[in-house]
Amino acid sequence: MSDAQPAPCRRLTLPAPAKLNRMLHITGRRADGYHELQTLFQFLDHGDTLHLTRREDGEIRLTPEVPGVPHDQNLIVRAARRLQAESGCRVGADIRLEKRLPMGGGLGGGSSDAATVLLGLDALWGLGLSLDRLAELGLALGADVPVFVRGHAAWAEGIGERLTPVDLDTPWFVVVHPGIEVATPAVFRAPELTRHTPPITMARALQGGASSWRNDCEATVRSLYPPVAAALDWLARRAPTMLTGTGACIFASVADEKQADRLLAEIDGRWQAFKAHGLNRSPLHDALDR
Ligand SMILES: C[C@](O)(CO)[C@H](O)COP(=O)(O)OP(=O)(O)OC[C@H]1O[C@@H](n2ccc(N)nc2=O)[C@H](O)[C@@H]1O
Ligand SMILES: Nc1ncnc2c1ncn2[C@@H]1O[C@H](COP(=O)(O)OP(=O)(O)OP(=O)(O)O)[C@@H](O)[C@H]1O
Repeated sequence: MSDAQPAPCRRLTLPAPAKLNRMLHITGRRADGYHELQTLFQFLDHGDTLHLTRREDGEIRLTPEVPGVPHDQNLIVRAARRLQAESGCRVGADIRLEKRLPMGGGLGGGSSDAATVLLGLDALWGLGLSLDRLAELGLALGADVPVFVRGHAAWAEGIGERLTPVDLDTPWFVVVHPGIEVATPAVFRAPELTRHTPPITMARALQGGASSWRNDCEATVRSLYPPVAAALDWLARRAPTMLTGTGACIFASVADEKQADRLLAEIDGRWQAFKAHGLNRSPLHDALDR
């Protein structure tokens, strides 16, 4: 540890923000079946919260359990154990999760939780690993983890791991959950999925701006999941609307917070929905001053 390293602390409460895919193109398929993407990631000021407390006995304990995800398979526990293995650290942690993000929602909840654990435990255990090293560890847990580790809105290529930081417009959004869980593998398996959009440059994607952005998964998700199609149609009549990731969540960009409130009032419980502000810097990095 260098002299500049802050003293390890005992307890940390940290955000795990959601992400949106402001656009998403599928440009090919690798030999291992994974799809090559071009996407713009941006964070939201809405997400899960993690409470981390040091344990001197080396155990990793997550509460409460996430329904349908066995304790040891949770990305939170896997991230913590990977960090222990990588650093040789013998300290453990109690991790309490306040889950707000829907699972299978396209908001990257599990990936963001994992990134918060990597950065949070690095601080709690006083390890001082670089963001490069933590992003590399994160990539082994999921393709969306590195952008949450790096903490800046980004143009992403490959399966989402080749990242270039960008500053995007930061509107208010209304995010709607159409009430069903989308299985990401089912979307990527669909024969009719658009898989060969010609690659574009980052400069061209940014020049085109939000009005030119689309998500190549949308047509397939619409046909496999009619409730998503219904929510997209309803919301698009009121504001420019897109799918994030492979769904199920969709998001409308609105002019300001007042318009977000008006739209939420109109949704009036028809679906679960929330308003959030787009962020180019992750609130996790603000909290940790990284
Ligand atoms: C589409 C995005 O939401 C964009 O941000 C993410 O890349 C999806 O990431 P994710 O939900 O973490 O998905 P993973 O759990 O990594 O992948 C689930 C499955 O989807 C397929 N998959 C996923 C990502 C990708 N680039 N190509 C794929 O073909 C693979 O069959 C994989 O087994
Ligand atoms: N801490 C976690 N929170 C949520 N899901 C988790 C977690 N750990 C493991 N998982 C598993 O990961 C799957 C995907 O969850 P996640 O919330 O990241 O989906 P998503 O929002 O669709 O992500 P993406 O945008 O990356 O597709 C879940 O269905 C669950 O089985």
